[in-house]
Amino acid sequence: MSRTNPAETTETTDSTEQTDGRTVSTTAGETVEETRPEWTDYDADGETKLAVENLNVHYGDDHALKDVSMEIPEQSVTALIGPSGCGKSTFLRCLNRMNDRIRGARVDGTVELDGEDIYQDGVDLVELRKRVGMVFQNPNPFPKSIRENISYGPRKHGDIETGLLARLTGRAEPERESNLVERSLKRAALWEEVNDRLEDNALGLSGGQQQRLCIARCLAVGPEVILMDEPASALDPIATSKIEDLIEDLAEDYTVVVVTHNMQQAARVSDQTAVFLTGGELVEYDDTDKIFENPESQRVEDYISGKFG
Ligand SMILES: Nc1ncnc2c1ncn2[C@@H]1O[C@H](COP(=O)(O)OP(=O)(O)OP(=O)(O)O)[C@@H](O)[C@H]1O
Repeated sequence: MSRTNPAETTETTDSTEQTDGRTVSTTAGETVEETRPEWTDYDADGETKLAVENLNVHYGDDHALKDVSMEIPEQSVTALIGPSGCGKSTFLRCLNRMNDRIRGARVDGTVELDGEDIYQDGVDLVELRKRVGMVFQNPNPFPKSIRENISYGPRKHGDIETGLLARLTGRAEPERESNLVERSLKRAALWEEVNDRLEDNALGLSGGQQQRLCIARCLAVGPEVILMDEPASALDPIATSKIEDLIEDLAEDYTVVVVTHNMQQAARVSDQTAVFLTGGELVEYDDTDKIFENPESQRVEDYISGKFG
């Protein structure tokens, strides 16, 4: 996998900028060298699942993400770390166009999923979000039974028929539904804990169980990529450890991208780590071991050693 990052030229209106990799002088309207830090030119092992090129996000006048380019390899865990407000969640939401839902948000640049730009006209957002699922910080199961939490998505997408109409018309597929529920809960390491109470309300589960249920719900629609925004930050250490084990396990089959504030967690679970710093800039992207043991950027070293952030 490779991304060519020559000294492309862009128009800019900023004054002098200092980045980690390159110092560039820019004058309003002048054509100048691209300011992308060289330490983001990371060539991961494996096939590229998501390729992000020159991604910029504005919320009104606020420039939340600045010219971010990176490639995310398939079947691996990519961690996004950085101080509060640096744009991690914004970046994550760009990967399945969740920012489209935010009024005033403007996204420029390209995001390719298996080589297809997800921002081009005519992309089916429902289909995209099936392929690129999302798990949020606070577990948010539906106030329904454990079983229904899993079957709701596939039923809505027409992948299985289980509703009242299907039952009345004899089209119901109870066996397929049961298999899907069991398979999804097993894959999310929850089956053993809930298989004798599938009709119970999901809100009666512990926080950690609810989060694994949300992961099972995401898996039930057959995603290829799973985006996780601080999936364990609301959980106790034991529940957190189960989620971390699950993340590592899921990477055998899925491409996982996880935002975390917890640097130890990023170091434990991820294969590669992207460090964003204040101002919405991707400062360094590399193998997780390299980022934590020997980062190239002084700013990343300072952040990781707790000097700021
Ligand atoms: N819906 C929104 N409307 C307006 N501005 C937003 C919105 N979401 C994020 N922002 C702004 O964009 C910038 C980046 O926010 P974002 O939530 O992506 O950062 P973050 O690194 O994920 O932060 P945290 O770690 O605190 O969750 C911030 O200045 C934030 O205020």
